[in-house]
Amino acid sequence: MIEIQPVSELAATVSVPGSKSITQRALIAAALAAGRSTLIEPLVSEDTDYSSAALRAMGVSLTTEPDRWTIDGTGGAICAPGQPVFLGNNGTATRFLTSVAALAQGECIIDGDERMRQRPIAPLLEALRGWGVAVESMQGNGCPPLRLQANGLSGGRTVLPEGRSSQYLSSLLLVAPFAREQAELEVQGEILSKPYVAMTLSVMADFGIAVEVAPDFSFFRVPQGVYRARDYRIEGDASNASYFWAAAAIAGGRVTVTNVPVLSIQGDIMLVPLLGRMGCTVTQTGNGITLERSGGLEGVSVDMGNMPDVVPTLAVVAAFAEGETEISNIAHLRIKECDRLHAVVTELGKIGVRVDEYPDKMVVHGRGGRGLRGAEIETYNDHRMAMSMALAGLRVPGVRITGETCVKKSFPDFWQRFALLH
Ligand SMILES: O=C(O)C1=C[C@@H](OP(=O)(O)O)[C@@H](O)[C@H](O)C1
Ligand SMILES: C=C(OP(=O)(O)O)C(=O)O
Repeated sequence: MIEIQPVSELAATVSVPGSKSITQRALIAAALAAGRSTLIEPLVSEDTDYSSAALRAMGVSLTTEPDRWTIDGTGGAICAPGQPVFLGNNGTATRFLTSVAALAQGECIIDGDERMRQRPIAPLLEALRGWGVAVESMQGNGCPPLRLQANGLSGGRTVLPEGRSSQYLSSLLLVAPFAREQAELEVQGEILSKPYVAMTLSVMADFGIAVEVAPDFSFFRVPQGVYRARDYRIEGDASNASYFWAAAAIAGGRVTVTNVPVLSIQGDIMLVPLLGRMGCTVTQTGNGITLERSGGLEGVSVDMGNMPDVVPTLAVVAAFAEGETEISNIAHLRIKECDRLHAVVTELGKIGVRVDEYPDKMVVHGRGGRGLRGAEIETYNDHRMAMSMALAGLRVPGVRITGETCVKKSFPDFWQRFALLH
């Protein structure tokens, strides 16, 4: 357990580790490319360790130095792993590597931890079947573990049924160039977390595959081909930078994050203007993006369907604003590392914040941070619960974070960097 010490008038400059989402996409593109790629400043964490180990088990050669990974691409010739591939609670890798495994020949089992075994994947399996892949949920509940009798992708047209994760769509796109016939993908229903799909297309283009796409993302045509190996620099993680910008919003003063570009391909960068709307000042200099707060904060009403991972960050900031903050279109938070919508409502409640919970939204009743109290916070083995709830402790004495090692999923040295704020 960690007790957070209050602080005020911050004046800090920090950097954050590489983007989890970009690292995992670039790793797959490099693994499927022809030739040698180097990833510069990738994220080194539990999730990317799972991804790397799984790709090695599928025949990819990967050597790691702290700030640089070298990958000898397979050109799409993926081997069936001899043993079940275990991916912990890494949703991104579980969804993406299921499709990568489909490129092999033979049986593959994909599995995860207890929580991952509750996180759905059925829409992806159905779309893969449309490309001729024999794959089943072994418990018949539409979740891992999965068994594939892999034999490559036939290609042609398939349909992705409506689901609550954009990762299904990104997964299909990443492997589509390797189909035996040009692949087309029709997408049903509303696409949540859309910027992650745009990020997938961006990384694919960077590795030489340009996808034809309908403006509303309802249809994709993917050219056949092999990714082009290259050196690739990974941006700092915008979701993990959110805790440092939010720290300035909550404690006052200013915080600069040096390594997330303004023109980031990560949708979570949009949290910065949102904090601006609540009353912070945003400046961009050669040294990074600075967020500063000197006056009060005001509640906002916002659809966060496109930036689910920074909902807990914003909800904690909202507790220190005056008035209501309504965060809508977030039903997909219920299938993350924990039921994150319910978890945020429950844990903010423990420190005295009233939050109303609805099936797909929450309303935080901010009182400028007045009347809040310290409490022992449960984190449900969810890194984002730990990092966001710690922010409350910057203003409220006695906030204690239990299970704090869960940050290793995406940000192993979070607590050391967080301590730099003091
Ligand atoms: O594609 C990605 O890298 C991710 C997509 C998002 O998930 P959903 O599409 O399931 O919302 C996000 O929550 C996750 O942390 C990373
Ligand atoms: C939802 C997340 O990750 P994943 O889906 O990859 O487990 C996250 O990092 O917040």
